[in-house]
Amino acid sequence: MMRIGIIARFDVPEAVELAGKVASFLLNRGVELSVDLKVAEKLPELLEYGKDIRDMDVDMILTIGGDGTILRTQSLIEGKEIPILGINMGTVGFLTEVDPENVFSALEDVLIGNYAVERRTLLSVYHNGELPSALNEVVMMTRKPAKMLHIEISVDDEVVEELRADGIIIATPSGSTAYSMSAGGPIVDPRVEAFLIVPICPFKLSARPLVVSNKSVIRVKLLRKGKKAIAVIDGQYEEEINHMEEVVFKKSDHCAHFVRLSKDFYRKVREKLIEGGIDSIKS
Ligand SMILES: NC(=O)c1ccc[n+]([C@@H]2O[C@H](COP(=O)([O-])OP(=O)(O)OC[C@H]3O[C@@H](n4cnc5c(N)ncnc54)[C@H](O)[C@@H]3O)[C@@H](O)[C@H]2O)c1
Ligand SMILES: Nc1ncnc2c1ncn2[C@@H]1O[C@H](COP(=O)(O)OP(=O)(O)OP(=O)(O)O)[C@@H](O)[C@H]1O
Repeated sequence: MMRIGIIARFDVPEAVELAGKVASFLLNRGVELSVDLKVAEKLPELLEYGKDIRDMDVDMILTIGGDGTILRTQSLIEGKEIPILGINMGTVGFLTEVDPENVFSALEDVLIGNYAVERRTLLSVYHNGELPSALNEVVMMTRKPAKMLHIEISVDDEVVEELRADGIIIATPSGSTAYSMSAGGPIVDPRVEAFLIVPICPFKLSARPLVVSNKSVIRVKLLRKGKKAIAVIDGQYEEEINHMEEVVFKKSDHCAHFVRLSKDFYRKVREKLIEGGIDSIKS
């Protein structure tokens, strides 16, 4: 019997409503169900299936929300390597796979095993011990807006650059279509074994985005003249970085896993970033 978890934007009524419909569909198909406690609390008929996301022991997780819901879910299941099927109830949903109107035909495919699982590289982050891994990126920036960081960037213990900037982004190929892209970084095919180092508004004409091997160890150090900074992981977790402290980045031993039914990467880039853009973003 297939075991499936359901996680949704519990603060969005439409997402909670769809979670209820998906849950009853799956129960009728004999699926062993777990439902995020925060969602189950909104749907009394599902209370008996309520479970903390961290305790879910399932073969697949359905997320009902946007990219942030996926990013938050991935950070909570880190290391378990549970495939995620993203159902888009967000504004962009670049990481999602299914639109709400196609959810039940997609679940029919899932229940007969008609899907693939795509592995995505995660970025491990170390600062006074290991922090949550990143699926998209880690952004280091000043805690105070409109101030500059003074940082030193090293790759495999070789100093690459010293610069002053609003911040620095260390991104995975998955995150190359997110903040990194907005900061001028390249879009990187998720199959490329690379990481991106992208400065945010560098105060240095020659500073450019860098593509490095994902087998490298990247170090970013706050120099003595720097300000207090924060490191933000996938927009979900933040940590304060103090003067002369260093944040170390390298490829994680774990991967994120995504259920893929049909959409390919370049079709998403066209639909959501080129043809789509702000006009197509749902209000
Ligand atoms: N200027 C920017 O482009 C900017 C600024 C801050 C954060 N972000 C991104 O937001 C992410 C957090 O997402 P959220 O939904 O919690 O924050 P959010 O609600 O602020 O949305 C950020 C936007 O980035 C999009 N996004 C997230 N991951 C993406 C990806 N891998 N490819 C393409 N688009 C993606 C989301 O769909 C959303 O529209 C961060 O990981 C960062 O990449 C982007
Ligand atoms: N299940 C959840 N519980 C609490 N907070 C959540 C949950 N899912 C998402 N969030 C928060 O809401 C924010 C936005 O969520 P999400 O990205 O899913 O919606 P969106 O921004 O409308 O969609 P998109 O990211 O596709 O544009 C996320 O950054 C995350 O911090």
